[in-house]
Amino acid sequence: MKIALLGYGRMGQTIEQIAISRGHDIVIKTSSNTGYNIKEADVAIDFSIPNAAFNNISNCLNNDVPVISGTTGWLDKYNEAVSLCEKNKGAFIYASNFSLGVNIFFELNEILAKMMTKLDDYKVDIEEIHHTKKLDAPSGTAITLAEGVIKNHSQYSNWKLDESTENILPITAKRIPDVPGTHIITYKSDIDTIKIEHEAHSRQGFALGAVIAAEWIIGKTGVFTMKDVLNIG
Ligand SMILES: NC(=O)C1=CN([C@@H]2O[C@H](COP(=O)(O)OP(=O)(O)OC[C@H]3O[C@@H](n4cnc5c(N)ncnc54)[C@H](O)[C@@H]3O)[C@@H](O)[C@H]2O)C=CC1
Ligand SMILES: O=C(O)C1=N[C@H](C(=O)O)C[C@H](O)C1
Repeated sequence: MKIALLGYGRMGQTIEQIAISRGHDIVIKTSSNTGYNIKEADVAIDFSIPNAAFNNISNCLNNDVPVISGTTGWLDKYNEAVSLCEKNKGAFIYASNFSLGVNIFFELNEILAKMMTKLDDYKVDIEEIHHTKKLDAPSGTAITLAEGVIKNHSQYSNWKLDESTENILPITAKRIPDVPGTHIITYKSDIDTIKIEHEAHSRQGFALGAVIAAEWIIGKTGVFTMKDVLNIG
């Protein structure tokens, strides 16, 4: 498979190693939105920056190249990307987190929220910890987790960063050098605390998931999620 890497930073470089080890060719690797012909690739993988992701995705969809995006912090334009994909009969996957472990954790989070929904004594909060180079806060993964709680728990209707009121689920974001990504969901009452936690040990899991998604999407048409790729939940 001929892969275009749109964004050649920490993730782009990790994806390159894994893609090559699985027998793929990297035909484009770029940290810019110009100077390449996307049509040379069978599939594109975008791990860039919040301001660039939508343009990168649109360029792929306008040129019939299936696209996987893991960039976070651009989701105000997600629905526009979905419409463009549908209009062009293209193929597109966005995931806030491509690792198998986090996708299992997403499912656990929803099951736990369902179990806790009637238990008013417990208050929920989400904490995410990432390296100091991260541009966005809260993390895309923390937002997906918050949406998973809100969907399944009657007390919460929205989430906010560093703010907690009656129906608002608080997220806190910490930045510590070299942390690849940790997410903790806590249910706390006066009597006890229940916590579930996912800690990434490196970027390998994110990168492997993105390459698996790129392999999976070839020949398909539509807007998909990692749930479709991994067939879990
Ligand atoms: N969904 C997931 O599983 C994961 C998502 N991420 C997200 O992926 C993104 C990238 O993360 P990192 O690689 O750690 O960041 P990074 O900062 O190391 O790499 C981003 C690269 O994009 C480049 N870039 C800037 N403008 C561009 C453009 N117009 N087109 C293409 N590239 C451009 C930058 O120069 C930089 O080299 C972030 O949004 C991060 O939150 C990170 C890890 C896992
Ligand atoms: O920027 C990162 O590094 C990560 N970003 C993603 C996010 O915002 O959730 C996924 C992962 O936690 C690493």
